[in-house]
Amino acid sequence: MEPGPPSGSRPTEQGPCLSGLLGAHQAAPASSPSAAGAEPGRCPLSVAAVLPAGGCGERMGVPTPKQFCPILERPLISYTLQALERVCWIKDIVVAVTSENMEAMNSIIQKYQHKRISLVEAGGTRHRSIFNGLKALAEDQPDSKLSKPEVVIIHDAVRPFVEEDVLFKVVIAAKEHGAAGAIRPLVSTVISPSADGCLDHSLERARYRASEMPQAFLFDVIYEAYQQCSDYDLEFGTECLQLALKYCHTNAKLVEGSPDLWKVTYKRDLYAAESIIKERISQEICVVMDTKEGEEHIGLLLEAVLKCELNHVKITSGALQHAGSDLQRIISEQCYNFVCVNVMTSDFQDTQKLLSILEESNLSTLYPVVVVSVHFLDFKLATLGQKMENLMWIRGFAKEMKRRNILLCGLLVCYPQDEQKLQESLKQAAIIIAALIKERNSGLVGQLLVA
Ligand SMILES: Nc1ccn([C@@H]2O[C@H](COP(=O)(O)OP(=O)(O)OP(=O)(O)O)[C@@H](O)[C@H]2O)c(=O)n1
Ligand SMILES: O=C(CO)[C@H](O)[C@H](O)COP(=O)(O)O
Repeated sequence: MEPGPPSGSRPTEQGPCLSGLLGAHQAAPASSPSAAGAEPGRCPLSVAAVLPAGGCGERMGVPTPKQFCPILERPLISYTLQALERVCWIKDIVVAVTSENMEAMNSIIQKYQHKRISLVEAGGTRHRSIFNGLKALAEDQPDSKLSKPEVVIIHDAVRPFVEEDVLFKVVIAAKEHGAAGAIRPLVSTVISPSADGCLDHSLERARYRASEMPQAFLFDVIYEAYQQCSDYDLEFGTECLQLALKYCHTNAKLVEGSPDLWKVTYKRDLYAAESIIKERISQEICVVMDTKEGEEHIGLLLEAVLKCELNHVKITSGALQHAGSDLQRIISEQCYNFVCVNVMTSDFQDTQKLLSILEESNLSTLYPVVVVSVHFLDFKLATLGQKMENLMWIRGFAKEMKRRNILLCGLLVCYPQDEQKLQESLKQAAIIIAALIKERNSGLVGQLLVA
């Protein structure tokens, strides 16, 4: 009997006893960055990336290839490009797309201001697309503006949540071992069916890993492997690490990746990706208020209730009066949610001022920005006409803002004299604000909600 945990055991995050259970060449924790004498942000190698993006996404079951499917109205591939281009030590990103999608890809690059991207034509299979990307980086290419990197990262265009940390780890491991790839514990057990559709045998789950992306290679190793490999490999192969092993005798180092590295494959993966993105951009709210009212400012009370209701969210406040420093810093730190407090007033001056600052900042280029314009009113004193006036104004203005990817909603908060009732309406306001930010539902744009 083979060693290892019982076959029904759950794989753990870290992948237990990998080095003990697998062949010595197969797996061990990747070299720590410090051992390699480098750390993220200061990668001592010349590194480029190849992104295969020429598939048709058959398993997704929609006419649009999945890399172009919108998530919060932005194509999936743009998120992956953003994840790679924010890593400053990746000097070139070569994307393989089919000729019919070349124009669409160029528009995406332009619209979302992606940098360091070169396009090549995709092949009929993933391996052929990757090979085309590598050829563009090889030094024997005439008229190429690209130069051969020491290490090349290969990453699927449909894995948008890749972090600098894992990219760095595979690059450093590839420098040392010639090849490296991210792995994850298996979710299901792998079984082998017999020809008559019955179970032939099952593999011991804890001894195997799912091979994910990113992977990295010494450029010369992977280019050599692709040049040598057979048509059968190019047509049916699914594993670049295997090509490096088969044709260059390079045993890849395996690096534990994060759960978010999975490949968007089915429709449900698009929903999962959208939820992850929404969650990530909802982690900070900025409450914008003027500074006129001093310590009793109702905006500060709302901020306190929001902090209490949303205890995992970072809540900051910015003063509109000094729209220079505070607010600019919050925007530059990429806060995508703003609550603008208009005290006892039915006009939108402060909100308008905030919106023009946001428009100028281009913050909404990559993600929709939520702005909730809050108006405190004593409902006994305010007339219906006054409220309707607000409603009409915000609808028209929100439509305009929507074109700039800014989702504007209005929120009327009852401001009674009674302290307890005030707390109740503040709490209700916080619940509505949280829902607007979490859901980012463009169908609610321009609505005036009441707390
Ligand atoms: N001829 C191909 C096929 C696939 N890919 C890319 O390889 C990555 C991973 O492949 P996969 O998930 O299989 O994508 P599709 O082939 O598009 O999906 P499906 O297998 O469901 O058709 C994707 O970014 C895909 O666009 C590619 O560049 N060229
Ligand atoms: O799984 C992989 C790693 O080895 C690759 O990411 C690849 O996506 C698999 O190929 P495909 O799903 O296109 O057949």
